[in-house]
Amino acid sequence: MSQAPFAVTLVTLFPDMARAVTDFGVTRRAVENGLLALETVNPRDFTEDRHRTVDDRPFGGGPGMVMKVAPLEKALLAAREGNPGARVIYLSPQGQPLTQAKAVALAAQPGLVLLAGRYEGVDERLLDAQVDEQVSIGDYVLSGGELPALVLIDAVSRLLPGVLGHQDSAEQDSFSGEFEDLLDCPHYTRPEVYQGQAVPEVLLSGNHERIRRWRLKQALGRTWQQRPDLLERRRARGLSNEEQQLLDEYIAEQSS
Ligand SMILES: Nc1nonc1C(=O)N1CCN(Cc2ccccn2)CC1
Repeated sequence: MSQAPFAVTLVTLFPDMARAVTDFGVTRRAVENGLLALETVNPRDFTEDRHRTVDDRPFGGGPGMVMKVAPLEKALLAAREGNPGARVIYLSPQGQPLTQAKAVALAAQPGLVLLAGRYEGVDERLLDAQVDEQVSIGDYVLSGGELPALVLIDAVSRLLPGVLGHQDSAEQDSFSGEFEDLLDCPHYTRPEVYQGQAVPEVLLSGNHERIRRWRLKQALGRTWQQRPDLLERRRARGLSNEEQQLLDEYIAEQSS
């Protein structure tokens, strides 16, 4: 029996941006297969003035504009009505970091309402009244919350049952399963030699155990080199004897 789609409602002044999810790739297939449903609600449709005003000058002065409470509140109530029980998230640099663990937690929710802010942000009273949590995709300032929302939707969608076929299995991703918290290993495909560079022979050996060990060694080594913070997280959970041995080998090879 097919399950109900995972419902996401994006509250945004630019609903056409949702096409980045609904019209391309894995997430497009998820929508077509009824695993993901993405609706948009535009606060401008809930304005009552001739100019369809959604922003206003900040109390206390200062640059830029702030998104008004009233249109947002009506838009969020409409979004929640169409997505009962959904968790309401505001994308913002003030939010908690989006990590794979957070994506896993969000994929387990009944649904999501994502509020994409523009301008200098949203009236704080709206956030206090309507938002469950704030999420940031990184410590940099963008022009709006739509791209962060689309990033979050992509990360969550890949975790929904049935979205990824075995070909593009999520298990081999850097942040899940045996490779959890590790950077990815190198990938190769035809031709076997490109500009004099040959594919590592182990990958042509057909020896799946050797291949698994090589990939794990590369993932551990690259994480050691590029993201020691992630390796520490993995170490805190304990490296297996095999993982420690592979990492030691990799480090020894780097200094030889
Ligand atoms: N980095 C990020 N990760 O999530 N969102 C972002 C991000 O840069 N933005 C741009 C500014 N928007 C409006 C805004 C401005 C100030 C305070 C609160 N909201 C929110 C979304």
